[in-house]
Amino acid sequence: MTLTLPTPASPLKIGTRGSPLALAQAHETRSRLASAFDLPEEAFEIVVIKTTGDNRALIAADKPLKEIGGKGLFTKEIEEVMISGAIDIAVHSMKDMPVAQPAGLCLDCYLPREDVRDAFVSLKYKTLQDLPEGALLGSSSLRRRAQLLHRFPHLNVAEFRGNVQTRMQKLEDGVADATFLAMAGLNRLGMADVARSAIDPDDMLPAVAQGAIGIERRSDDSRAGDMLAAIHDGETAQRLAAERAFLAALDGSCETPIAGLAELSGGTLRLRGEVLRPDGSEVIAEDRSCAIEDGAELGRQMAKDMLAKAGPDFFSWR
Ligand SMILES: NCc1[nH]cc(CCC(=O)O)c1CC(=O)O
Repeated sequence: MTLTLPTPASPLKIGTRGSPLALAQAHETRSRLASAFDLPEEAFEIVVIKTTGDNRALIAADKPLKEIGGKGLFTKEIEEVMISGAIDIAVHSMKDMPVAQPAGLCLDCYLPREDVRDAFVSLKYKTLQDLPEGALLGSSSLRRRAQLLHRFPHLNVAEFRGNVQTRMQKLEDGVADATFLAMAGLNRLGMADVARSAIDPDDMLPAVAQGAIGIERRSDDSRAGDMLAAIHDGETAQRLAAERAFLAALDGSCETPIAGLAELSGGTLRLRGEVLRPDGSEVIAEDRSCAIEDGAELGRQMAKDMLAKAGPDFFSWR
């Protein structure tokens, strides 16, 4: 079998959103592909796709994301462009990806995972533990809000979105005393210094798939499949198999505060998961381990047991 490699005259088209983080992720994908096949960067074209999700998020900057479309908002249109053939692969933050892909597309390539932790960002305080009673936290993430309210019922939380610069400006303007971002995004943007500290997963369990980049393609595109296989990271895939099976079995959407993290050590996979009420009044948490290859089954079973433990009333906010 021979692989027809892309050339500068007929480049492989990499689709991405236009945000600084999305662009950084697309560039990382391009340089990994170029070095894996010893090709010039020009053999890969980065195609920026402006989604209505981006427009709506910009217009309704102070609204929770779920009100303007929720998970899948940013990925659906990119997927349509890929099905049409105008791009060959699409680079995604796995945290924002729905658990199932549309017919005709597949997701079987993950880049090595970045730091999974959340970043504590503040001009006034160094760590989460330093926050005084009554501090005002800015976050639009249902998960982070619920986790914070659960741990610190005396804190106040306000909606808070925008890019890193916007958020830093809001902190300077005193809109909030602290905010939270993913360490992975800051690291990939070369802005790690924005984080005053990284929050241990014991104190704030990250979102499912946080820090992971996935690359989607058309299922019947074997050239893209062969190319992506060369940059695929198996350990990230094993961790995400467990986390995403857990999320899928919880029927997780961005309207349900859910956290989940799988870690590998030796031949063992440890999966921690959390489901919260949005107001932080209740949390159900589990911490289990299994053989690595059984991670997806563990995720499904753990979700089932947590749903049973929660009972129907727990989810009545939906
Ligand atoms: N929901 C937005 C989003 N999707 C992925 C990241 C960061 C990078 C990652 O987790 O891979 C972010 C921003 C954030 O939470 O700070």
